[in-house]
This record gives sequence, structure tokens and C-alpha cells, in this order.
Amino acid sequence: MNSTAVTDRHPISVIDDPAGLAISSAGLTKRFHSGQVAVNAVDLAVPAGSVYGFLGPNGSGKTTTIRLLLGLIAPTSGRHELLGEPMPARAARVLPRVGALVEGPAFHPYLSGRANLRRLDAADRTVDPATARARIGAALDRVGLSAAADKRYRHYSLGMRQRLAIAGALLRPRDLLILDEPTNGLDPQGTREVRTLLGALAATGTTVVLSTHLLSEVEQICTHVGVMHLGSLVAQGTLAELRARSAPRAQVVTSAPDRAATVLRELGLAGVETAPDEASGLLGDVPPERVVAALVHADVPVSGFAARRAGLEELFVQLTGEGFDVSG
Ligand SMILES: Nc1ncnc2c1ncn2[C@@H]1O[C@H](COP(=O)(O)OP(=O)(O)OP(=O)(O)O)[C@@H](O)[C@H]1O
Repeated sequence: MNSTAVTDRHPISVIDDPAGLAISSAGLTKRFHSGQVAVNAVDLAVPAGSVYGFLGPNGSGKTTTIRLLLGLIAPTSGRHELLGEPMPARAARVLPRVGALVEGPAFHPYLSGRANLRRLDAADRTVDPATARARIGAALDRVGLSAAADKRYRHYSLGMRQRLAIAGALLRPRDLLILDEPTNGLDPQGTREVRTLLGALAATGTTVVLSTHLLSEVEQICTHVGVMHLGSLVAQGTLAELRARSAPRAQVVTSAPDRAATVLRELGLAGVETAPDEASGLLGDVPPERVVAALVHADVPVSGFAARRAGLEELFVQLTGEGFDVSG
């Protein structure tokens, strides 16, 4: 096997530029006392300025990874940096630049959105109380809640509640925002509101990382994606890079995969891979019939041939062995 075929569970990392990363990790691992390895040697590379979708089925280790990144739990092994600073050594310096939504803040139902933010702001001893009013006003404005700021929280829609939680994370300027399932439990309208907000935040240059189990969410707002499966990061890259992986691929079923691979390479196919009884490569502009003719001409025993394109959804299913909820 000489490949990193997506059907294998080999990690695929297509981000190899170490510079300009908002988050990087190497071998980040968490084994719980139960013995369960929830996060297994994860090498994250989140480019600064990206909207990075951290995608994976429930239980794949997304929340645990986020908790590790924020220093809420200690890794069993591995290391990571946030905004170029090693964690946890520089936590005090870097965390003020990082907004997070992991377990949503507990808001008081009978207080207004503004009053709730006032309470949250007052709990932060590192900010100047004299400027609280302006800070809270700006945060409400950024999430589009200025008009509803003085309504009681209990009268807020689900989308408004989540936007208030995000406002809580934005009480001070942030370079990086890490959100665990920010649209979970929202109705379609609330989901739209939060997505629009995240897009607007990203447009101002904030790096946004959001975990999700929704493929559609990634397709709609993310520039980059990392795919988790059983605690491992099984793919990472731009959406375009992952889409390219699902470009049309010629698949040859043969008892001579190495010879078939040679023919595919000679024809100019990229990404040629072999497996027992199979060789495959990206077709690009090469017509499938030319591939078949060349194989026959080279006396490669061909017992099956297909030219097929895997969609993003199929790619993720291949990577994780699980179906994704494609709604939302
Ligand atoms: N404190 C803990 N002790 C033991 N096991 C844990 C702990 N926290 C999480 N796990 C386990 O680790 C695995 C990964 O959980 P995690 O919550 O990180 O996944 P997830 O991808 O965020 O899923 P979900 O979307 O359901 O939250 C799960 O099997 C979970 O049961």
C-alpha cells in the first residue's frame, strides 16, 4: 500500500504551511481515567483568518479536543499553540484574545440581555469596569441584539439566546473564537442568524473554529475543515482541497495493481493509488475509454473498471464510516 487513500483511515493533512496558524497541535492526546482515548494524536492546523469546521459524528472527540485547546483539561500527551503562543505556558497572555463557547454561559431568565452581559462582564477582573457600558453595547451591536438588549432573556428566541452567548464571548476583542456546536438545538431561523453572524465575524478577520456534526454547516460557512473519527483527525484542509479529493477517479480492479498504476501514471493521472486487487487515479481530463484502452494495450488483466466521483458527503462517510446528518 503506497497511498493515503481516503478509504483508508490514514490521516490526511493537506495543510503543511506552519506559518500563520491560529491553532496548531502536535500529537494532542487525551486518555480519560476510564482508559478511553477520546483524542488520539491530533495534529491540528487552523490557518489564521479561516472559518474552520471541526466536523465529526457525535462522540468522535470534538468537545474534548476543544477543551484541551482551551486548557480546560490537561492532555495526556502532545502539545499545542494558540495564536502562536505555547499552551498552557502562555495561557494568561493568550486566552484574553480567545473567545470560547463550550458550555454556554448560564444566563438569568428574568434579566435582560444587556443585564446578563453586565453580570458576565463584571465577573472578568481583567477588564476596566469604567468602560463596561461601551463594551457591552459594542458586543450587543456585533451580534445584532441592540434593539432587543433590554428584553428579558426568557423572551429571547433560541437564535437570540445563542447570539447573546456569542456576545458574551465578544465582550473584549478576540482574534480567535472557538465555538462548540454553536447551532445545536436551534431552529432553522436561529441557525441562519448564527451562521450569518459567524460569517460577519470572519469577515472582520477573526479566526472562527466551530465544531459541528452537520456537513451542510461546513459547506455553507467554512473555508477549512478537519474531520474527526474515533478520536483521530482523519482529514484536514480547505474545502476545495477536500472537494478535489472527490474529483472523478478511475478505479481498476486487477490482479496486477502495480502494473495498472504504472499505466495510469503514464497517462498522466494524478493521485495514483494502489490497494490489493485495485489501482486508481484521478482522471482529470483523460477520457475513461483511453484508460481502458491503455490498460488492455499494456496487457494488464482488468476484471473491473469504473470512473466515479465521490461527493463531499460520501468522502466523509468513507472517512468516518458513518453517515452524516446532512440537514440543517
Ligand atoms: N470526562 C470524561 N470521562 C470519560 N470519557 C469521556 C469524558 N468526556 C468525554 N468522554 C468520552 O470521550 C469520547 C469523545 O467525547 P466528545 O464529547 O469529545 O465527543 P464529541 O465529538 O464532542 O461528541 P458530541 O458531539 O456528542 O459532544 C466519547 O466517547 C465520550 O464518552
